[in-house]
Amino acid sequence: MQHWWQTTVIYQIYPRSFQDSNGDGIGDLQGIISRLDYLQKLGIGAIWLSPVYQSPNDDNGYDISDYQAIMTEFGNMQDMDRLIAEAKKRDIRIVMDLVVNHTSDEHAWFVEAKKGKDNPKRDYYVWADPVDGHEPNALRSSFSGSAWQFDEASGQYYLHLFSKKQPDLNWTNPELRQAVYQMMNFWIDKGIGGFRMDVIDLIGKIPEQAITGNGPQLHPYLQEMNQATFGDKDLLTVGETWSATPESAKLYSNPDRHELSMVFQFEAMMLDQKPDGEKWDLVPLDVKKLKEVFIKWQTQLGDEGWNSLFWNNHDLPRIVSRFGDDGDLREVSAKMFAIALHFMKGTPYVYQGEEIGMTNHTVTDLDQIEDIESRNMYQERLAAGYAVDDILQSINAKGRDNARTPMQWDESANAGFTTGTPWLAVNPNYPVINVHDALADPESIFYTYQQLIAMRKVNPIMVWGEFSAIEAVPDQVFAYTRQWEGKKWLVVANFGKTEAHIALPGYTVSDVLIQNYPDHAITLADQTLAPFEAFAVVVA
Ligand SMILES: OC[C@H]1O[C@H](OC[C@H]2O[C@H](OC[C@H]3O[C@H](O)[C@H](O)[C@@H](O)[C@@H]3O)[C@H](O)[C@@H](O)[C@@H]2O)[C@H](O)[C@@H](O)[C@@H]1O
Repeated sequence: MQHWWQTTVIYQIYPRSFQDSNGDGIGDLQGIISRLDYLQKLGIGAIWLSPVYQSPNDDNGYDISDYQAIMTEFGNMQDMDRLIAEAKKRDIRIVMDLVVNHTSDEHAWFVEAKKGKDNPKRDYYVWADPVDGHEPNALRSSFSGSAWQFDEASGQYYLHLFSKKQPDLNWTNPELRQAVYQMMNFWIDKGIGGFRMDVIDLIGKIPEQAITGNGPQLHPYLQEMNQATFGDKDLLTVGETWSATPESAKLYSNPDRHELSMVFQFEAMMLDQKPDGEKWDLVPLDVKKLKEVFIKWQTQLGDEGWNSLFWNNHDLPRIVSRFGDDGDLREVSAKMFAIALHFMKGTPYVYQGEEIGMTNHTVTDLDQIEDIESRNMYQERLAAGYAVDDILQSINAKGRDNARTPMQWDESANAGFTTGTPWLAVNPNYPVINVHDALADPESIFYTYQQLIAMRKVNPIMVWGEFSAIEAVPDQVFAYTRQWEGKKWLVVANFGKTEAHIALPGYTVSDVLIQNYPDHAITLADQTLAPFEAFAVVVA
């Protein structure tokens, strides 16, 4: 069976930074509605909306205090209904972010749970007695420090794999699971297009045994969820799974198993961190390894799963700054990343601003950092004796604020994002990098994305074609073919900032589909690729 989410491209909106409509410096739902025509022009088929639910914003909405209410700064439920309806008019579905590994500590469930060991909601969360007067074990939070927080009143610890204001839900409790499914059905009934499931690989955790990802009950829970909610509907469901391997991805996304449509896996995104370190411990990207990861995922899922394809999201640094060039070669490198990714098999995701080549934003002081993950790490590493410059270097390379600076719409004050004071500083390069200028320039990165998105809709080879890697190319060059019903397309992408030489005499070019150096002749048999050059051609 074919699904709509296999032939389209998804656009991620981080609402806080997309478009403010009321001058409070925070993006909102009315702001998103006002930009739907722009997204329609880009051609995307769905929006993955980062959380818009009621939240005290310890983690910018990933700490939810009410799943069935809208965050006050973003608007109200009427605005949300209007967003769903207005998007639908433009053939765009809304995919909600489902954060059910944890809630906010201000969620009514946790407020009840904290009241005492006998409270009916106590078991919705994970509690444990101290061991020798200390934390139950050495589990660490992704946001630094212990994952256990002591609750004076009851003398027990509760688990928080993220901030201490994000207590983990206890999925072994069947009543909790039913409450989650009920909430999901509330949103499904509103006509949404699906769910992006936050750190869903953690819901089967067994904290007493220090098991977090891939617990034994994970897949039974997802099958139960599928049956109780979206199973009989054609919705997009994508799980965020840092721990996924091709083998486990098949467990999630094999249609026969009735779990999810696909997962986000992060193997490529971990290549610039030390294997035994944290994300902050940097190593240069080895393009050969990046290619190996792509090839592995493209070839190993087969018909037993479906890939998601992405370079960016709200947790990751901007790709042009990370693996490309955000100086003179920004435009060609941004287009190269787009071409290399969109011809692979799977569903591509575009993160807001990627389509105009937005870049990382450098900070020089803790005061300029909003993100809880970076702020906590800063304090932890400072206390451990790291030099401030080293900490800032890690944050500038990998911190999440890089991708969260406001969307750059035009060259007016605050990039047209707000008439007020933006909650996070706008990247000062907005007079040069903005949507207004991109739309006015037929050669801009925007039109590369628009063309790629349009091509996917009318070329089944891009969706279903068999992927084969071409090995006989230099390490810095990624080359592959797609084949479908007698047609063959060949894609070449130079990931290097330097020239590279390819010799592929076995292929004859019959048509050029797209290229980021429009004046370059494509010969294949004997060709020097310019820095970050990429193209896709029809070959015989
Ligand atoms: O709701 C809480 C957050 O949930 C999502 O993101 C999860 C975090 O993913 C990464 O951290 C996980 C680590 O996974 C592996 O151990 C890797 O080896 C490490 O490098 C990773 O750090 C990100 O680093 C975090 O920033 C994410 O929080 C949401 O997408 C987040 O926005 C939520 O904050």
